[in-house]
Amino acid sequence: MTVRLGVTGATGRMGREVIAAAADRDDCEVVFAVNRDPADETVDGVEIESAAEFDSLVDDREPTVVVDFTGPESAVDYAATCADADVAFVTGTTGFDDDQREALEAASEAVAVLHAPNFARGVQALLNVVGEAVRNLPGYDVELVETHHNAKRDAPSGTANGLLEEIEANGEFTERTHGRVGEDPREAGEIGVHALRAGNVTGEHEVILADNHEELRLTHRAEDRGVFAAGAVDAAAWIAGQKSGWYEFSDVIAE
Ligand SMILES: NC(=O)C1=CN([C@@H]2O[C@H](COP(=O)(O)OP(=O)(O)OC[C@H]3O[C@@H](n4cnc5c(N)ncnc54)[C@H](OP(=O)(O)O)[C@@H]3O)[C@@H](O)[C@H]2O)C=CC1
Ligand SMILES: O=C(O)C1=N[C@H](C(=O)O)C[C@H](O)C1
Repeated sequence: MTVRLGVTGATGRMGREVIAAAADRDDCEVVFAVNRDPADETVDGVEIESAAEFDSLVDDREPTVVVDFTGPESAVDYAATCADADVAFVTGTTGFDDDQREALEAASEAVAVLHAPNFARGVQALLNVVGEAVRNLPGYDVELVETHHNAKRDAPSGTANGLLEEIEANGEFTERTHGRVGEDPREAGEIGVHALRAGNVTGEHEVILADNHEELRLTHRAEDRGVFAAGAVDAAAWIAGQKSGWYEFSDVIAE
């Protein structure tokens, strides 16, 4: 069965990669791709249409799944349209606030919705091992450093927030310290969180665990955005066969 994909944010850094990743597979076809202000553009031969036409494109082209890399507000709107139209929704967008996250989850009552702040398989492995490292090293200082390109809007990254949840679920921590400034020394129980923005860095996440005698560094570095796009299209192909509900990238990898 060919999975019919709708792509949002199609001329963005990730949208372009999603169209390219879909073209690399013979089981996926992009049936429409939209962006906010398209200017007679094509990406890999796919015509970019106006996001204002999204609802009618969903009705007319009958996608199986919409793949979204835009911003939190638009992702929530697109998810609601998909829920009404019985179309599965995969989003890699990050930076949702609590209400937006709730709205996304509400869509999953009607259709299959998958959200992953990071579609790299290496980051899934990092999420799996970081909790074990924290459990094995109680009392060690934990610091998290993430680095991204200078156009990224949200900080810390969605991936960093996921790593922080894993760290906190596996150890005794009192607070997250974002950046570090002033005279006060580090206190036990803090998790230091540092978001760096520079140039065109694709995405790096490092968790440092240290006591006074040793340190462990767990680092993931994405070399190019194709790795995220390939994971997102894998997720789209996978979710096409799922019933309504909330899914994560770990569900895709588990099969
Ligand atoms: N899960 C993962 O593996 C990854 C997630 N991301 C996340 O994906 C998202 C997009 O990243 P990236 O591609 O780098 O960003 P870009 O800014 O390059 O692309 C986003 C695209 O979405 C459009 N867009 C943004 N906001 C809206 C809106 N409110 N309504 C309609 N269209 C909108 C933009 O249009 P316009 O050009 O008009 O602004 C742009 O074309 C971010 O949240 C990022 O953190 C990124 C990489 C990997
Ligand atoms: O905006 C990006 O570029 C990325 N965002 C994701 C995040 O917020 O974690 C994933 C990746 O690191 C790239």
